[in-house]
Amino acid sequence: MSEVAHKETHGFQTEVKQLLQLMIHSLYSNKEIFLRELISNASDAADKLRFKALENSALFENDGEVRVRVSVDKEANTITISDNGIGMTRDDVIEHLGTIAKSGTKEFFGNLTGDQAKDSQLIGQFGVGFYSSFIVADNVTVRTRAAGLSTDRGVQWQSAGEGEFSIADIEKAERGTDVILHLKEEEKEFLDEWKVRSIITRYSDHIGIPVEMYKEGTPEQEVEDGDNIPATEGGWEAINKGTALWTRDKSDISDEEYKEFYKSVAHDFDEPLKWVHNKVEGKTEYTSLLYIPKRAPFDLWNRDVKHGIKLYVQRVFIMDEAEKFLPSYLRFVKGLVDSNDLPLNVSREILQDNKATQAIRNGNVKRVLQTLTRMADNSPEDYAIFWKEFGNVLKEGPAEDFSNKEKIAKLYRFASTHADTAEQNVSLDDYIGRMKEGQEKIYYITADTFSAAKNSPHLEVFRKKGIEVLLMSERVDEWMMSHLTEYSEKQFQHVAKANTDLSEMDDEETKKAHEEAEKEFQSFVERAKAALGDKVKEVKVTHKLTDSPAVITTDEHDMNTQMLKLLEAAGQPLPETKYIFEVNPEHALVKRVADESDEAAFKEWVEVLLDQATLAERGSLDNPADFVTRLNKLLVKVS
Ligand SMILES: Nc1ncnc2c1ncn2[C@@H]1O[C@H](COP(=O)(O)OP(=O)(O)OP(=O)(O)O)[C@@H](O)[C@H]1O
Repeated sequence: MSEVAHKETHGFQTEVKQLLQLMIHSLYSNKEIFLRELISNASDAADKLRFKALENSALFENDGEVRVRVSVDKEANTITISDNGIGMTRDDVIEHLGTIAKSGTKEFFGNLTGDQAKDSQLIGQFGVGFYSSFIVADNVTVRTRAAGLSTDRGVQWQSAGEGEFSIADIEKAERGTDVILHLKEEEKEFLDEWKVRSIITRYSDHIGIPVEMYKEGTPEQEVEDGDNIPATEGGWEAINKGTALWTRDKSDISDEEYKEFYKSVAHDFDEPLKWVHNKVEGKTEYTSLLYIPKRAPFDLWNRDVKHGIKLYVQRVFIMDEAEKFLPSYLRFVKGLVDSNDLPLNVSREILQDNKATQAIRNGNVKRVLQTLTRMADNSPEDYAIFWKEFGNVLKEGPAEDFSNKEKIAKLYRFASTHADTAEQNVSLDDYIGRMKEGQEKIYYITADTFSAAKNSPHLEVFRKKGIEVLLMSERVDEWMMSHLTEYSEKQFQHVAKANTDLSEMDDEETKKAHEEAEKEFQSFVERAKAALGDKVKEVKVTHKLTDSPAVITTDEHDMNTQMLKLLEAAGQPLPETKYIFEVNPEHALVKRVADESDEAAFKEWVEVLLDQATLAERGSLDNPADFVTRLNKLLVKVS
């Protein structure tokens, strides 16, 4: 061991300890991924060095050939992954190899149940990176020196992965990072060069820099006819192609290679659902390689986290999470863009109002939407997986990307009264295909839960007439629908709006019967208005109900209940909204109340009917105790 100085011991951040625990248990059957993770970190470090060297070529320290080397030492029982990339300073090491910098990590670990089988599902949502070393190692040493610093500014980090790590200053001649894994007794298979070589070939063929292993020299060999095979010298030999995958021709890239590349770009364990690789020529020249993952990362909904793709300019890595190349409603997409038209010194600010950025972004959106549409048409099973994971993100689309509204809505899937199950598999095109003769609108309902939507009294007339209604119960639905007024030239109509009127579909006889009932109930309506005063906006007779005595609805231009609830939950000031009270003249209870001649008793009954309808609509009352007292009083009377 070399001289160390200024040695300190630090404790890992709690989340690192939790991650280590979780990882060692859940990734055991997938343990060789540590090689992929460490090689992709090394390749990222080389990318970062090249980028920084654009401004300061001295960082190359007269050696611009970046590479990763992997070696095993059978005696010492170690495998070493060594790069000559950007390296780390002492502060970098403490920050990156002692904590997890991702925001939302605490909440993520807060979700662990302690049940190993369940928790191990969660690890897939969380790229494990460097810490995956501890799946196979009982001791890890990192020796690193940041490019451009003097050789005595090296740093050594060491840990057994059990709660703490030590850090010390060392002398390191070469810039870059060596990660030395001391293998656990049962992991000695990783000392076998052939095994390591075959894993690396699989994991890193697409990596843009050489990944090398040492090849021993051979002595001269005698052959019978005297034509001897000359001796070879030992040396480092690249075992991958070393060309960045996206620069290669599509026809030369196998599905396996695309998948492996995805895993190292996205730090995901799973394969992607689909990908789309394009070289665009013409006005704006760029290559994009975009992937649709199978699983949402844990921080998909975290607003503080930048979600984006990698940006390369002329094959030089420029930045991670470049968010300007895709709109936020497609933030689940992973991958990269390599542009020939952006300057190498491009910054996030320059990207903001850049024509090339805009053209690339539009192209990316087009391609992702096309890919999803094809997936929906050709691989419905994959699409169902996609929809379950990312459907709610896509629902932000109409608000963010007005011009693609129709294409985005085509991708939506809902539950509906057609199957009456919670499964979201009805497309708007399916719905339109089943519309009844004379039906002009697409009907939907929004509610807190699927069962509240499915059992809403507003659906009674639709069920009676056999008209399908989309059942929406995701939080984002109400907001999405406020930006989606029509699809395929058909208007959307919320069934809880007072203007939902299916009377045009009634035959003459029914229309006449309804008119008569309305006349007959005219005095009920007047009395109820007087009894309820300004508690309601209006009282009217409805023919929309079969089983319920009454419902409350809102005016076409007023906010409906779900929107009001959303605002309330967000702590926003609520506009004053009064409901329209609609009563069912066919219902026995309503008929009974209509016959009540005592005005005071009539008022009690009407108030109970209104509270019941409010309860069915909102799930709560402003004054529930009042309702209960009133109801009990009436029950005593009738019993
Ligand atoms: N070989 C290396 N050279 C330089 N820096 C490195 C190296 N390996 C890791 N790092 C630094 O440590 C950080 C943490 O690495 P780690 O692998 O845990 O996470 P990550 O690569 O950022 O993300 P992910 O968790 O998605 O893998 C990196 O972001 C990088 O800054």
